[in-house]
Amino acid sequence: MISVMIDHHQGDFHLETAFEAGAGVTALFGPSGSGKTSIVRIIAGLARPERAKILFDGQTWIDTASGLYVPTHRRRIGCVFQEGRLFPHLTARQNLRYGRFFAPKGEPMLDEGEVIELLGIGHLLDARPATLSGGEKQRVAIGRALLAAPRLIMMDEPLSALDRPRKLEILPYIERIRDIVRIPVIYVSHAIDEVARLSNAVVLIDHGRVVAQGAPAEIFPEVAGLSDAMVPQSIIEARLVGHEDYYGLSIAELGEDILTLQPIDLPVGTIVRLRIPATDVMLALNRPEEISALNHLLGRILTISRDGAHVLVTIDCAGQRLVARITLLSMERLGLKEGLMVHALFKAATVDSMSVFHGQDPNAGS
Ligand SMILES: Nc1ncnc2c1ncn2[C@@H]1O[C@H](COP(=O)(O)OP(=O)(O)OP(=O)(O)O)[C@@H](O)[C@H]1O
Repeated sequence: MISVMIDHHQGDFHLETAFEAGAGVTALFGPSGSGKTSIVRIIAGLARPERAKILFDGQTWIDTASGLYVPTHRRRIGCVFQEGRLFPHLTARQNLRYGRFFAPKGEPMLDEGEVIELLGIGHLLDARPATLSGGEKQRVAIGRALLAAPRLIMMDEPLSALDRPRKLEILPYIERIRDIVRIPVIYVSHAIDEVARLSNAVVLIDHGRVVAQGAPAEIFPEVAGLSDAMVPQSIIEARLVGHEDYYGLSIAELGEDILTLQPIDLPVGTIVRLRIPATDVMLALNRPEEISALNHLLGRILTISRDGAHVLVTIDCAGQRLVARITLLSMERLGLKEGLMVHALFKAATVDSMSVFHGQDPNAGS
């Protein structure tokens, strides 16, 4: 568990944050310039704050009140940045071993072979960074960080320099670190798809302050207004119940309802996390017939809030929150109000991010 309290000025910018991060992946998420990198630099010991108290597993790393400051190398943090920062004159293997050089003696360490296997980089070991793709470089950089026996991994926009196919290639490896290596990760990003997929906790940062923190399903419906680019999203967890080979679809259940999804290459019974942009959800008062959208969920309106010229309608669907962003005009025409039952519709194709839920299946064993 890391506990962070920072009060620091840089130029006109005031960083005033407090949050805690436990096991798994905690995302620091927020618009550009909100202060995410500044927080990472202070935690890592790369910048010295005016006032701060940072504790990791009960050990004080910084306490400006008592003048305590643990130097960077003694914090044992594995950092991965946007550009992997590999040494260009060393091979991938030598870069990996450079990480090991920093591992303190007597500490339990990950086995080099296991890390190579975990990250799928066995065939790259003799290559130099110049001949590796962006995604391959990042996998080596992650391996180097892991081999230094870190107690905490911090990743600052590790995928933002990569195109979408490279991103999709590397995400499963970060999931493996989360699920297999189980070192806590602080993950900085302003990409909602990455954060929705990877994180089990989100700290939402805006103008240097923590504006919300919690599970992705609580935070992502609330991002309206932070930046024009951020569309509120629903994060829903559902259980895979089948694969339909002929139509190339997967089927999941959410309460009494069935969801039809693009194919998910995971076994039946797996809990999957689905991300649905609020702009892709339509609402109807009656169950529509003869409509192409395959997914119809019946739910009760919890809240309606103004979002510029639009409204955000939050619906309780089998105990999970689904948000729809519709025009004020549509809301008035339908006479939507809190407590009303509505049908929420969305296409299979809009559900474009999914991953294994890494907590306990709430229904397991019951
Ligand atoms: N060394 C510095 N001196 C003065 N101001 C700085 C310094 N470094 C960053 N800033 C300012 O602090 C604010 C926060 O920057 P920071 O890089 O932490 O944001 P961020 O959320 O990581 O942004 P991005 O997602 O674009 O990387 C910005 O307004 C930035 O201009």
